[in-house]
Amino acid sequence: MFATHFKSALLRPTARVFAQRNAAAPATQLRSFASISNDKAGILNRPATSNNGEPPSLPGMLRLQTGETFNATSFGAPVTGAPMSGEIVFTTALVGYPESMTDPSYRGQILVFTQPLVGNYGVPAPTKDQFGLLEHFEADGIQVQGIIVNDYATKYSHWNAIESLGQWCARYGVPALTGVDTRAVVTLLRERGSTLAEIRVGDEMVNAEQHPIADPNARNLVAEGSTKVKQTYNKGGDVKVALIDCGAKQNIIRALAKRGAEVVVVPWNHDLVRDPVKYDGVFLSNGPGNPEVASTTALNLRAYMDLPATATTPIFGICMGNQLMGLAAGYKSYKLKYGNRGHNQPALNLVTGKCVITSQNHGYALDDTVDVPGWMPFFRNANDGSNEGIRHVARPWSSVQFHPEAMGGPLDTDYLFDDFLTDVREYKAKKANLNRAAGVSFATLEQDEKALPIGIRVAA
Ligand SMILES: NC(=O)CC[C@H](N)C(=O)O
Repeated sequence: MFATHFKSALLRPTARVFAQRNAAAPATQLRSFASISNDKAGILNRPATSNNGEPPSLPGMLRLQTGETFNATSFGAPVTGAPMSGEIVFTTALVGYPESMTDPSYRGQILVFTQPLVGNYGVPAPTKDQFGLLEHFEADGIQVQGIIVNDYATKYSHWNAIESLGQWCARYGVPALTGVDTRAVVTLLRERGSTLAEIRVGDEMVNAEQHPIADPNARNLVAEGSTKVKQTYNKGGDVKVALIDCGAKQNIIRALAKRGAEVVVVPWNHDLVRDPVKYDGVFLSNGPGNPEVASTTALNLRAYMDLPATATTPIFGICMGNQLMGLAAGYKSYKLKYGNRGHNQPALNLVTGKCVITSQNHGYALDDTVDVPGWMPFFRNANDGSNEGIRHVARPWSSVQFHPEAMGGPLDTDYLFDDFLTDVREYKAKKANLNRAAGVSFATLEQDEKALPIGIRVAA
């Protein structure tokens, strides 16, 4: 089962109500009924199926830093003034381009889709849910530098599509190339490993001189993608979770908020130790680039974990969150040859021996071949053997390299959010009970919690 907007089209209750109420209404009225306050571009009333108003089809070229070039046709933003460069990566996901392209973890990257036909279901409207989170996108605006496809679908059709993939790319100034032999590109990347590349659009640019390509991973992409100020979602939730935003996907915030938690999103370099707010749990988000560049987050986390008063607060992390948890614990990170990106990556739970199918998007990993006292590997990738998570042996601290929130991808590991929040609620109740008993100090609480079994439970 995939958490794409295909699925939400079938299952979302609002979609069903919407369809019932408007059974006899023409298509354009349906979209205006769904009208959204933030329809600034007036895109809702465009026809649902169209190839009119597409950006111009211009000659384009993909150039890898290793020298190979691929002639193509541009169907996105006509960026004829300068090449658009980035680290070129590929995803094997079959669906979910609106979600992937807005995932902040893809910042600085040119994304190649191995699925040949892309664009056939268009792009949905930026509707928001009851928490004010985007329903079909993972952040405001497109986050990838550019996209490469083999066969762009010039006609699209979907009940909630409001524009084509090409039009959407053009609105955000993002170049897109079609007609590329993506199998050849992926073969090169798999043999040589990750490389830099650029997209060139227009005759002049295609023939322009070549320059070295700057590596986006040298920048602090986490700082670029993170919120600058605290933001609260689901205010008044029964437990308060600090979400350290390294470039968080909207669906991670929603996964916590819809389970009842108040989510306080804080910047990547937020000092939790000095924060006067006392949180019942801490969550480390996904994020772009090299985790070592965000070492401030890992150092802040280490200080928080070392503090007696907070040493038993449940902590959980996803993807970049796993890498930062690992750095805080004492593991080292390294760059994978070409990363794991797709919706069918098998991860073996090392506690239960069960294999789960996971959504992934990462280029770095933790080296768990060197033991770190007090910690153990949690999951392992059944394809390449790379680390897929770590956990503390006694405290409720763990993290996973894959994406339990999916969007898109399989929902096998959604239960990890339930487990985290069960820990958070137990911790909060225990803290309250102990604090009510006269003379019980935080030190006693810590002693007591050390005896607890490991916080994270496994699926039945
Ligand atoms: N999705 C993520 O959080 C990615 C983490 C990190 N940027 C990597 O590529 O490994």
